[in-house]
Amino acid sequence: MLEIDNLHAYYGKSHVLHGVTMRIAPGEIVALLGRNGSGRSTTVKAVMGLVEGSGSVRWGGRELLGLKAHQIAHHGLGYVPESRDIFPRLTVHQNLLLGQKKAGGTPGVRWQLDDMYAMFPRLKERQHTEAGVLSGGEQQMLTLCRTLMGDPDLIMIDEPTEGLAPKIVELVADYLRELQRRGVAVLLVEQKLTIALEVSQRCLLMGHGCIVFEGTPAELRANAGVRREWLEV
Ligand SMILES: Nc1ncnc2c1ncn2[C@@H]1O[C@H](COP(=O)(O)OP(=O)(O)OP(=O)(O)O)[C@@H](O)[C@H]1O
Repeated sequence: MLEIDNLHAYYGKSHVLHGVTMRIAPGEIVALLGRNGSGRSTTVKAVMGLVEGSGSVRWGGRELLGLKAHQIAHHGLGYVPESRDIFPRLTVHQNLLLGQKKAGGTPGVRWQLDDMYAMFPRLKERQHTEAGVLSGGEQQMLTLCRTLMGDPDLIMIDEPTEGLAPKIVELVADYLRELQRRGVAVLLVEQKLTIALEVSQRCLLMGHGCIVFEGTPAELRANAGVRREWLEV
C-alpha cells in the first residue's frame, strides 16, 4: 500500500503541491488526471525523491520521504517519466538487461526478457538496434520495459499515451491490464479521460496542486460539472 499524506512540494521558492493525500492499494490501477500544470508529474516526482517534498509518503509502512531515488526504486517503486529514459548508444537488449534487478534473471521475479518481447514484439524485432534510433513510441515502450525489469510492485507512469496514435493507445490499455494481472499496482498520470476511465479502478483529479475529486470511473463519467471544471480545456 502506498500512503501519501499531506504532501507539499517545492521547486526552489515555488510551492506547487499543497497537501496531497492519496492511497494506492496493492494491484490497483489509479488514474491521476488534471490539466497541464495541475501538479500530477510533481506528485510522482516527489514520491520518487526527485523533487523536494514534505509531509509523508509511506510504502508498506516505511517512510520514503528523504530517501534517494535509487533507494526508493530498490524498495519496489518504478517510475516511467514522460521523457524517454534510455541509453541511446546501447541496443534495446542491453537497455533491458540494465534494468534487470539481478543479472541473469532471478527466479520469482515477475518479468523476464521473454515476457517483455512477448508483450512488445516490436522490441524483439529491434533488439539488436541502438535504442537512440527507435521511434518515440518505441523508446517509450523500452523505458517502460526497462523499469519493469526491476520488478516493481508499484509503477508510476507519466502520460504513456502522449503523442501515440489511437491504435497504439489501445495497446497501452492492454499492457496496463497485463501489469495488473501480474499483481503490479499502477499510478497512471494521464490527460486522456478515455483510457483512464477504461482501465482504472479509481480516478483522482488534480487542480492547483491539490486533489479536487476522487471517485470511481463511473462517478467521474456521471459528473459533467467536475470534468468541465478540472479537465476540459
Ligand atoms: N522544474 C520546475 N521548476 C519550476 N516549476 C516547475 C517545474 N516543473 C513544474 N513546475 C511547475 O509546477 C506546477 C505543476 O507542474 P506539473 O509538471 O507537476 O504539472 P502536470 O499536471 O504534471 O502537468 P504537465 O503535464 O504539464 O507536466 C506548474 O505550475 C509548473 O509550472
